[in-house]
Amino acid sequence: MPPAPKQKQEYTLEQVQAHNSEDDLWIIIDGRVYDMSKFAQFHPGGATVLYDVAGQDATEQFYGLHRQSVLVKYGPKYEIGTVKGQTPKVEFPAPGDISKVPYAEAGGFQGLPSPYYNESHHEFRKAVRIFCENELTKDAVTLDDSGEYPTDETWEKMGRFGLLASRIGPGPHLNAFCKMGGTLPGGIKPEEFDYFHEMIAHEEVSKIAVPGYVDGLGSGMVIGLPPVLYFGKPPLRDRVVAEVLSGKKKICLAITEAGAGSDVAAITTTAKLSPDGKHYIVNGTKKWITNGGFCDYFSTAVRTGKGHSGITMLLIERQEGLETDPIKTSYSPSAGTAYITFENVKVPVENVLGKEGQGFQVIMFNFNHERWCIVASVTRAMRLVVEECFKWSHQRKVFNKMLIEQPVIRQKMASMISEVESVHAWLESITHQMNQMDYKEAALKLAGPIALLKLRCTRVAHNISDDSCQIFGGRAITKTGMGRVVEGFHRTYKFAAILGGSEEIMADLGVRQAMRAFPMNSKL
Ligand code: HEM
Repeated sequence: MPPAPKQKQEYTLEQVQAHNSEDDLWIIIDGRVYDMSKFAQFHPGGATVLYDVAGQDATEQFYGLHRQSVLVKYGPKYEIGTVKGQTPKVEFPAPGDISKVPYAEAGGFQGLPSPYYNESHHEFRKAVRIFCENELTKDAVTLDDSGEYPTDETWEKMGRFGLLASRIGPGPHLNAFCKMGGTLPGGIKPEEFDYFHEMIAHEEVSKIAVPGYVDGLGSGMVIGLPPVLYFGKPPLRDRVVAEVLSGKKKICLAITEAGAGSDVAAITTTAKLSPDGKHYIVNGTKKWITNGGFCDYFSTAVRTGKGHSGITMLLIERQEGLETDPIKTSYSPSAGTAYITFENVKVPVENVLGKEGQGFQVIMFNFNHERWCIVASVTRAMRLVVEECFKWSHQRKVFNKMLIEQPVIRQKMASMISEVESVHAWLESITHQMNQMDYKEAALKLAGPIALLKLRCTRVAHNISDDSCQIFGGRAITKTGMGRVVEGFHRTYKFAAILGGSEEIMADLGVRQAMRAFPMNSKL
């Protein structure tokens, strides 16, 4: 939130200049006067730097060293008025505002014509952005630092607002959700909702830019609920989908094991039918399960036989015999990344998702959506990094010039902008194609393009991380302050290059899918 406009006193420059001692210390930042006399001793940057600018205009020094959020937090407490004849120039965006920094938003949202977005997408983005800024962003850094999970209250808020439902995409479940009293952000009707709305929901959550905590806000649900939605038996499906979309229960996807990642067929967790044929008894382990630490439900891949056709998907409820232990990753523990052990866990046969032995198809079917979601989130994160670099290179003075005045920095900016724009344009194009197909057709026809898009996206993320770190220097490796966003991106972008299918698997899958469609009668 920008500081509330102050109806405080006006001071002449001479009056401010008179307060220039250690115990009577005023400064000017962007036409506003701050009394720093009491704060100086507690200033995290030390008192002496403030003594050096006592009674003076310190706008340039301030913006060279602090994020605007510092003024939002402390400004109202120390601001005592404005300077006569000066009007504050620096803008404090209001919640939901679209950035004016070039390339900080998709062109379609910065006034350029776009074939993809209509009024409802603009309304939807604004509503989701305001919700994220007001309800999710303010505690994100603190909770991420302390490693806490998002609270039950936060989940229920996301449920009531329709954010959880929006992140599962278009489909009949939205009607069911709204019939039960749920609403979608921006007053969007279920029948209007398309994959661009869903894409926007992922983008806005990603823009919170606190990677571990943001993952804790439902990345597990985004990939764990679709198998239930598309393959669960109606009574189970309807109950679980309603509980999850309202934020009352949490779900995640449990496939990976210590010895089985991209090679899904190598999983060893077993499910054996009980003698009365009513239950499966599950034994084994799962590793790197996003949100696993706090979930109630686990969409789990188990082995019911040999080979590919011996894999089955089961919905398992948290119960005795199912333990989750935190795994220390480069993310914050807020993501709830877990190691899971199953010891004689009893699962009703009704909880099979799809049919016994068809787990591999369920997993593959689900992967396209997961990969597309990853691309939407990472591309938004990259766009934010571009915005951070653009702002920083205008704020930071080096060799008596703005950083952006150095040709080498402009080269890096050009490279970053063009790479992000190209990935985003392909993402929009694929999203448009998804809107024209049903889930099954999209799974078939877009598996290859989505795999190649994910590969391109995470390769670009590698370059963005590298360039932005060089632009931010020491701040890029500092968790707090100016480089906070760049540091978070740099520390965590590799997750996307590994999760949901590694870059190497994506490359191979993309080309092999294209080979299937290759006309063998086509010759040079
Ligand atoms: C309203 C006035 C100010 C407030 C509320 C304030 C507050 C803060 C806070 C909270 C931090 C640590 C936050 C962070 O990590 O970004 C900080 C750091 C710092 N501040 Fe200030 N500050 C003010 C003005 C100034 C001015 C005018 C100067 C210099 C003339 C200054 C110099 C510094 C320095 C050098 C650091 C350390 C930066 C770093 O570690 O990179 N501050 N300040």
